[in-house]
Amino acid sequence: MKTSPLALPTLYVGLMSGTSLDGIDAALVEITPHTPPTLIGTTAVAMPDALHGQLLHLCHSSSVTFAELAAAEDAFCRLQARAVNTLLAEHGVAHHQIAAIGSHGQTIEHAPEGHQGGPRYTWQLDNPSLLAELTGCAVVADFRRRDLAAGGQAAPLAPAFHQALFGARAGEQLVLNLGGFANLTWLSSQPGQAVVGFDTGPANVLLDAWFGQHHVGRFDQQGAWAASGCVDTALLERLLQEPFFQQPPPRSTGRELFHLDWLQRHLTGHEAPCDIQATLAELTVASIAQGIAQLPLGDQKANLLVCGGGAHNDHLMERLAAHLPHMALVSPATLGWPEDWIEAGAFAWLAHQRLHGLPGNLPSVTGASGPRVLGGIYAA
Ligand SMILES: Nc1ncnc2c1ncn2[C@@H]1O[C@H](COP(=O)(O)OP(=O)(O)OP(=O)(O)O)[C@@H](O)[C@H]1O
Ligand SMILES: CC(=O)N[C@H]1[C@@H]2OC[C@@H](O2)[C@@H](O)[C@@H]1O[C@H](C)C(=O)O
Repeated sequence: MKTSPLALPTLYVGLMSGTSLDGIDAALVEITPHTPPTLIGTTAVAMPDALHGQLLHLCHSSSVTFAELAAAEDAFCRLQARAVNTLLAEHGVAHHQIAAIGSHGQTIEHAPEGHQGGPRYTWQLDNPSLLAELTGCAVVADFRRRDLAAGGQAAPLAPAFHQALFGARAGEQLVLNLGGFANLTWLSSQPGQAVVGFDTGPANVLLDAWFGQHHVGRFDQQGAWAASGCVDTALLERLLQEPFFQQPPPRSTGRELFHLDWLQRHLTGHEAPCDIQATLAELTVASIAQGIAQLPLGDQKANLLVCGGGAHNDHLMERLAAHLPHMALVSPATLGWPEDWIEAGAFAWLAHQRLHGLPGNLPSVTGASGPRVLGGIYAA
């Protein structure tokens, strides 16, 4: 392992638990000056059913007690520590070889425009102090709120990492994350052109929720159930009327807007459940295609690097290809970063940025009034 000029170790751990609540992804990443970050190893820890239920309750309930918050945060933090300790043991890396863990935490609520006239906020459940105790590593956490304080959306943050990973490649690059929500990054090949990035809308969050209403299991394997249904075009049109889909960037969203009740409000009661699943898949790809159509692409045949769990959903990928006939859907694994690890990698990179006093946000993406060093450091 190399040593940086600041004599910090060059290894970082990124921890991401996304809006799908499917588990904790931990990525061991080497970051040295002048080369894109390298993925060294990975571990995923599935979200136990009990914690999944606790977190869903926090996300969607209007009456939550401090004791419930503390219990979920404690269980979440211990799961994160398990992910880190497993990752390091599997790769024979000692805790002192880690410069820092970058911990995203668990988004519980995201209201960058405020809620009913109240203050703007974004809320990630996290306990970096306990994580530092349980792992023996320094932790960098609370990445979003400085961007929010500077007037930004606090999301998406990954476009800056996409730039660090893929920005030096020839030609323009388009990156799509198909997580609970979907977000796009456009890296122009024109010098001086700022990075464009924004959330396009819901992806797996509604597919998982509707699937869970009708089946046992957390998600629709390969999108088989959606593929068995027919798109209800009238329902799709009603769903696409949601003002978020017409909003220009900067924009970000979350479970506060797109949830089962939102879906139910648009149903007539006569739709077949599998047709609703097919329509939700179509909503995901139609809103992504709409987002791509807004980009000033120089090359209409650009590759689209698709990451996130939705890349494993064959039906979603087929529908995406059908909406984007001129684009090639490419796995970022071909560039050394398999689709499931880019978001965890982003938080390793953001921890590196924090330790080196470098900005983590892109004002052109989040709308913040300037570049900011993101996150707070919790010493080992
Ligand atoms: N084999 C598969 N078939 C269908 N869907 C899949 C498959 N594997 C993963 N998924 C989907 O991917 C989701 C997890 O994706 P991912 O981990 O990228 O989301 P996330 O990181 O939680 O979300 P976000 O990026 O919004 O924070 C699962 O909830 C599921 O819907
Ligand atoms: C508030 C929040 O947690 N947002 C997530 C979510 O999941 C995808 C999309 O919505 C993106 O905006 C963001 O996550 C990634 C890591 C980001 O900030 O780029």
